[in-house]
Amino acid sequence: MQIDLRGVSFTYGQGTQQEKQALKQLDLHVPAGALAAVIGPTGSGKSTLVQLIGGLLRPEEGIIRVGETEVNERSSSLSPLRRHVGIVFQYPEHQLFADTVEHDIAYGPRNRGVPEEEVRNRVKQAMHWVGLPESLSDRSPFQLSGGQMRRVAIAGVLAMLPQVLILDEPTAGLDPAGREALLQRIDRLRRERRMTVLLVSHSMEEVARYAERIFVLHQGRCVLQGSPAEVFADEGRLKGWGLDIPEITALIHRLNRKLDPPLPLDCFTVEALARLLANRRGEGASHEPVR
Ligand SMILES: Nc1ncnc2c1ncn2[C@@H]1O[C@H](COP(=O)(O)OP(=O)(O)OP(=O)(O)O)[C@@H](O)[C@H]1O
Repeated sequence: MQIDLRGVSFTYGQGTQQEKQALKQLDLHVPAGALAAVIGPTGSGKSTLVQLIGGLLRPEEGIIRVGETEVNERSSSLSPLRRHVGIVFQYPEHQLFADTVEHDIAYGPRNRGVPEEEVRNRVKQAMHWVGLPESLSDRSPFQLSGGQMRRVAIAGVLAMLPQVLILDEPTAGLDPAGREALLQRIDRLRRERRMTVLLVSHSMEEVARYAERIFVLHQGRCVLQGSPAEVFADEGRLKGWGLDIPEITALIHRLNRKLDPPLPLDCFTVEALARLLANRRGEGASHEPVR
């Protein structure tokens, strides 16, 4: 399902002394089945955007479309959006509550009246998707490791079979191997289920590697968007908004001061960069030593 926002604004505490406009006339389009990322400094409006798309906040103006479902400031209910959109909030394991892993994952579908046999199938399926062995079904989620607890929480969202998945800092607090494993699984699942994924992250490495399109928010506006290579080419403006670029992109920018023709920027792993340089040497395009 596609996500489409046209001219969306949102203000907290409207008409009060604490009034704060968090989003201003935001346009954003994510095609069905794509993985897009939202980046931006603290307070730029990322969480507000997540809650608007997930049907937890009502837009003050503009239109939010998820698939064929459309809401605007006059919509009587936001729940149609909630049916399609699953949100994994930061540190989702803090919201675990049930006595067993199985009960926790089953809670959402059961609550929605999904027949019992289907609930059990969905729990199994969701555990498989996040890489949790079935043997953990009857364990208390609170006896698991931090990484496993997070997987239980994510499985609970996936068991609702969302067509759109929003991940708000999904890897915060995980070690590098855990971060990589989680994002790889989500990406694989997205391709299998043709799920649309919106990733909110402070890690430029993550968004560069996984997102097809990046939206940069600053003070409630989308100030830049494009492929990772396009967005991270604009190092100067990103720095001005207090945002970094991936380390590998910074290295390529430095190399490019010495290389002609320059290396392309759509290279986000050390392995890919090593391949690029090796090919370059093979082609004999540049033999300049890099110091
Ligand atoms: N409940 C609220 N009441 C009043 N103002 C709020 C509320 N929530 C957020 N804001 C304000 O709205 C603006 C956008 O906040 P938001 O949380 O969407 O930003 P963010 O990009 O997610 O920030 P962070 O990276 O710190 O999570 C900020 O100025 C923030 O102070």
